[in-house]
Amino acid sequence: MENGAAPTAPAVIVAIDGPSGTGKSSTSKAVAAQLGLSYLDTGAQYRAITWWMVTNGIDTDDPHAVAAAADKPEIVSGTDPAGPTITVDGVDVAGPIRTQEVTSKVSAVSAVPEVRARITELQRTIAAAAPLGIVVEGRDIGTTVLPDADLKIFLTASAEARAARRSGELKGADVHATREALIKRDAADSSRKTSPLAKAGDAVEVDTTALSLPQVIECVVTLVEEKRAGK
Ligand SMILES: Nc1ncnc2c1ncn2[C@@H]1O[C@H](COP(=O)(O)OP(=O)(O)OP(=O)(O)O)[C@@H](O)[C@H]1O
Ligand SMILES: Nc1ccn([C@H]2C[C@H](O)[C@@H](COP(=O)(O)O)O2)c(=O)n1
Repeated sequence: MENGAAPTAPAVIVAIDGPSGTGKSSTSKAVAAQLGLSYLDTGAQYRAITWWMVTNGIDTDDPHAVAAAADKPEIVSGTDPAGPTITVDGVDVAGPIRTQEVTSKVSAVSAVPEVRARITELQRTIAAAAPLGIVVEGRDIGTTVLPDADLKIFLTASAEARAARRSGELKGADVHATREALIKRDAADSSRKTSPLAKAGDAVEVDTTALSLPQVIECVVTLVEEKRAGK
């Protein structure tokens, strides 16, 4: 380099999609931290808008009511993988968006086209502003939000493995009930008309059923490094 500065790698955009409990958040956060990239949890954004609808008395089973309110809340995502944040109208909602009530209503809210248009625009703005690049995780990142991502990963795992992981998180949760709830949410997310959960044609599928979390992280880091090296 003429000025003696070290060459900087161009920003890299990584899209990680897959059904619930496949390890998207854990993997994306760790990969972003390891590679010095930003991190965006798009599920948290859909949960945040759902939380706002519930808190403001909007009937989440009425798509017209949800559509009419879709542009009202201001959702802000912090993208540091060491401490991602999410606020709605300035209120920290990181805890409230994980309640059972929000989880049971988020698929209906996120199926409304006006909600998807609003949140997709927000996601693209955040990704474009990430100085060194970003790992964005969700359901439709590789297919719709960032179809030109440098690398697309689609994580999968058996319903049994996913339910066991989730039940481990929710102390005392019934594995069978957790499995049924995961399957129901995946079916709703996969069958909606607008931007369903789907694997992009050019995504690399990684089945995490028999892999530990560190093994999945290593696999994805390697894929990003290979992509950067032009392999
Ligand atoms: N390969 C793995 N082996 C064992 N446990 C894992 C693995 N990957 C993730 N986990 C654990 O499974 C749980 C769910 O992981 P995570 O939240 O990352 O999944 P997710 O795909 O983001 O789920 P959701 O879409 O529902 O938010 C966490 O407790 C996480 O530590
Ligand atoms: N890109 C995305 C991300 C998430 N959603 C919806 C569907 C999920 O059931 C819900 C919660 O996501 P999670 O926190 O479990 O990752 O949000 C979506 O439609 N598109």
